[in-house]
Amino acid sequence: MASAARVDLDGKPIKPLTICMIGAGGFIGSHLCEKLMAETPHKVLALDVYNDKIKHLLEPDTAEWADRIQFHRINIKHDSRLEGLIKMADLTINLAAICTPADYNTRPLDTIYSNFIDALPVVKYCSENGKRLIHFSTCEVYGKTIGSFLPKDSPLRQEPEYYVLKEDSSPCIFGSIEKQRWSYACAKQLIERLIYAEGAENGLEFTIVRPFNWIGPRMDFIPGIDGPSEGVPRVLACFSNNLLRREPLKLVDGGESQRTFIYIKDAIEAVLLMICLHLVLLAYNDDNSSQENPARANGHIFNVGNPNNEVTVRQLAEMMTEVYSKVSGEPTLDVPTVDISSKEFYGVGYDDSDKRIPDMTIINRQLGWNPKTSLWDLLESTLTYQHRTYAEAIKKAIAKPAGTN
Ligand SMILES: NC(=O)c1ccc[n+]([C@@H]2O[C@H](COP(=O)([O-])OP(=O)(O)OC[C@H]3O[C@@H](n4cnc5c(N)ncnc54)[C@H](O)[C@@H]3O)[C@@H](O)[C@H]2O)c1
Ligand SMILES: O=C(O)[C@H]1O[C@H](OP(=O)(O)OP(=O)(O)OC[C@H]2O[C@@H](n3ccc(=O)[nH]c3=O)[C@H](O)[C@@H]2O)[C@H](O)[C@@H](O)[C@@H]1O
Repeated sequence: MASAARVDLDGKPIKPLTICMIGAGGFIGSHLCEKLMAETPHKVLALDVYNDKIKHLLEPDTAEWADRIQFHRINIKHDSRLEGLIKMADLTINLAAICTPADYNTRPLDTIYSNFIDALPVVKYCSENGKRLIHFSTCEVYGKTIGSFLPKDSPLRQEPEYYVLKEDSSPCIFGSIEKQRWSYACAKQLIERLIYAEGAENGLEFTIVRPFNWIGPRMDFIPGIDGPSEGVPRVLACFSNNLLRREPLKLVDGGESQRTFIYIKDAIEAVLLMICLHLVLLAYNDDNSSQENPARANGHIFNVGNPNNEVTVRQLAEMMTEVYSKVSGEPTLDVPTVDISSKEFYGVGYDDSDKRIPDMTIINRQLGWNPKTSLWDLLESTLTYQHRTYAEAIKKAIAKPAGTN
């Protein structure tokens, strides 16, 4: 990969931005910080309650970027330093949220507060201080597809207009209030509407990102190793945990739901384009036709996903089983998967998105971005990481008699 040229199209140095990144210690934040440090001149004020996933960037303080990243241990629910940090920055990126399905119906209040109430001051401070905001929403705001309401054998289900999700025209279809799964999507939708309204009425410069199942190293945690034993992370970490422990992978309600998975590193390229289109074009192309232009991202909502990587959850389980066997050298189990009801796995109130195919027209037109990595390739590099990082720790944990530390 070419290293980034830190000059603009006229050969002048690019003005380094100061970025206030809230939730920088999470999965996406850690990859975005890594990319910004390695390939741009920008500075990051990294805000989070945890920093384990970015420790490698903060230490040692002799690292080449040591003066460009600063960690602030802040809970944005109650910390008066937030406004000052947003004021110090040119751009705020808000990633902070509770975003794990196991939490949506077991901790619906925390979920709604985290995704709506706690984001309100961030939007307000950006708007009042004339600062640009990139806010992370979710593909879950689309909810269920229109096609899912058609009879199972309806030929219309095959028509893209009944399932492809478009930022500017698809409706947002959630289940009933008892299906608390949708509390997350609903809170995210309302904060999107508020940001959009701040743009329309008060001139807030914003970009909204709707990630479609970004996966890769450092996503969530492995229960009992670097997270709670009873915790339920997102599907990549659930299945990785099962594979590492040589247990069957659990298919919720038969694993019929469909998802499109994108490699985190592809998705981070898209975010970098939103931050500063110019820099990335210089790094990757010889094409000098495009101009530096955060304006190409301003006022837009972007789907960021890989429509070519669609599988059912059952197919994902089968592929992960095969890939893990290849990278670990261990044979697959005779019975690699087991079905489980959503009630047993997540509790009452669970519901699911049936299918998530992102329409790519807007991001293509505005940023010229496309995902690159196939599902097999991204699983191979991610499961190699999981095996290298966790296999020994799991062996030790399994070898210990129960109740010992
Ligand atoms: N990973 C995906 O594919 C995906 C998909 C859709 C949406 N998103 C959205 O992207 C964002 C980041 O997702 P992620 O996968 O990196 O999740 P993550 O849980 O790994 O990261 C979120 C980070 O925010 C921090 N945080 C939460 N509340 C905070 C608070 N009150 N104060 C300070 N820090 C706080 C957490 O400690 C965590 O480090 C979220 O808004 C999520 O809804 C992610
Ligand atoms: O990543 C995203 O784009 C969004 O989707 C996720 O929602 P979901 O895809 O349902 O979450 P996963 O936990 O990754 O589950 C995917 C599918 O696998 C199933 N699953 C999960 C875990 C498991 O062990 N077995 C299993 O069959 C779930 O029921 C679901 O159908 C989360 O809501 C968010 O992080 C995010 O907004």
